[in-house]
Amino acid sequence: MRTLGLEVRTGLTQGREACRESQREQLPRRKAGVVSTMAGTKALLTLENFINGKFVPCNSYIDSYDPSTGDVYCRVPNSGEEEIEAAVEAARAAFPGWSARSPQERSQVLHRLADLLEQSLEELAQAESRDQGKTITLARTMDIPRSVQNFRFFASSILHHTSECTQMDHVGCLHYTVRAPVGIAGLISPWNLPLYLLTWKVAPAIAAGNTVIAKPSELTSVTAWMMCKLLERAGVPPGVVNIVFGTGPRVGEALVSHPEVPLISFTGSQPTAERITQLSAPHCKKLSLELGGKNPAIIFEDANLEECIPTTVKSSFANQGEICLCTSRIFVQKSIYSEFLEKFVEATRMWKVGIPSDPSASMGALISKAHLEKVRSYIKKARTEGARILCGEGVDTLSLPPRNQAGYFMLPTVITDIKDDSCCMKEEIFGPVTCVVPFDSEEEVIQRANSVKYGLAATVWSSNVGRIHRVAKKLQTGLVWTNCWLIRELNLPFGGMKSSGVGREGAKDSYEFFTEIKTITIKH
Ligand SMILES: NC(=O)C1=CN([C@@H]2O[C@H](COP(=O)(O)OP(=O)(O)OC[C@H]3O[C@@H](n4cnc5c(N)ncnc54)[C@H](O)[C@@H]3O)[C@@H](O)[C@H]2O)C=CC1
Ligand SMILES: N/C(=C\C=C\C(=O)O)C(=O)O
Repeated sequence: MRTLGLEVRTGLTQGREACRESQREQLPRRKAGVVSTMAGTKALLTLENFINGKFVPCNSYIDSYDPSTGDVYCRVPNSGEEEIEAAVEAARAAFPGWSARSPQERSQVLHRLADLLEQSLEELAQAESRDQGKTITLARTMDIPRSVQNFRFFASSILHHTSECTQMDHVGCLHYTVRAPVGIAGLISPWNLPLYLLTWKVAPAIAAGNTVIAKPSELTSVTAWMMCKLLERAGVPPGVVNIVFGTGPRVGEALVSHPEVPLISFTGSQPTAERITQLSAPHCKKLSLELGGKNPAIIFEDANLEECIPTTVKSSFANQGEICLCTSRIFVQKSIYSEFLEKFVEATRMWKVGIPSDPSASMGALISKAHLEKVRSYIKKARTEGARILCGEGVDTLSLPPRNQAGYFMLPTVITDIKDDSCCMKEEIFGPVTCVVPFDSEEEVIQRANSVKYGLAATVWSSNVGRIHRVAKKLQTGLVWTNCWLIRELNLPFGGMKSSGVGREGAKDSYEFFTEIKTITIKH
């Protein structure tokens, strides 16, 4: 069976490999990923950019860490303007051929890529877990299946778009619209759901006939690089998908500022989105910005707590709380507040933190040391403000194997007795931390839920259908899940209001974003 060649060795094998590597470390690297460099006695996986259908080495590299151990295990190209120039040239040359293909032909290529990713599901899941810190179980059941689904979904939806036509018989005119791909799409994705969010952008962009330059997060580049190994076999022509690795300020900005890249789709933080907006403004680029959240869960006294509690534990702590849709403010109606709190804390304590390969773990390691420190700093701040930490960080003890003691783990943490204007209730923490507070009335909770700058997602728990509709309509969020969380219908618009973003993604929305529309009038 073919593998994607993710050759990071451990134990004895690694020692032998390191020894071999030491004998040839002066030789130039030739084969992406397989040839490694020295760091102490460890052999490192070394990635290369993928430009014009070929793996291309870079002049300098960034260390990438295994979040579960804190060890450097991979080197990521530290690309810049030069690599973006080469990628633009390749994407420009590939555009006429790719955009001229029929939607059916492009659809077949996307289906083949989906099949190939699916055949490598286990290998990709292991790699995603190692690179990101999430459990292998989550990568196996969510990240990689959804990446496959992204290609299948857009392979199908691209076949079903129609355009508009209107008549003006009194002046003898017929009007209609046509759509065309925009050109070279710049795609910038984050580290929390690496392949999942990268493919959510690549699939609709190429389905619509664009060529792309993607820049994954420098913290989690491995599965994007593995996907590149499948592109040729899937029938993606050289230059249609180019992946350039490196940091935001260096290669990300070079991509955003390039005058021949008319469109940027970005998922990540609000400050970065601000910078991207500034850099794009002189070129009037099309922008889709999918940003953070401070998502409320509103739990009314008639909620079914048996369903609400496990789902709210999951919505708070899934993927270490590192999903923009995670719940971080839980408003509970006063009459059930104590009961909820007690049961919620009990259920949170069952949300096991473990090494990513542990099948019984619900949560793995956070993405980086810096991020772990940032998340912890919020808890410290809450404590100094007089809030109570009911479980997790600083309250319970985390037990880890010796090899993982330097990993970026922390326990899921529940905070209460906290004011709405505390930074823990206002800012995106993006970690396994959630705040629980009581409320009295429907109007009050809507006002408090809406009182933050973000507007991405909310959950509402009640058995009163009328109330659910009323509250859902008044919440200032792009998504509202009632009596559930993160059930995705990929056809429908996905995205946020206020500081949570600009634009929507989904079947029709992504198609509209990745194409330009033109109105044509025929006088007959
Ligand atoms: N979808 C979401 O809501 C996400 C939110 N975040 C939030 O952002 C915080 C910081 O995480 P970061 O990784 O620093 O997010 P970020 O927004 O800086 O990174 C996201 C992507 O943007 C790129 N990038 C960074 N600076 C750039 C620039 N100047 N120009 C072009 N591209 C640039 C990064 O390399 C990465 O590929 C997290 O703590 C979390 O609060 C992070 C990831 C996803
Ligand atoms: N954009 C994010 C999640 C998207 C989930 C989905 O499309 O289902 C994020 O966490 O950044």
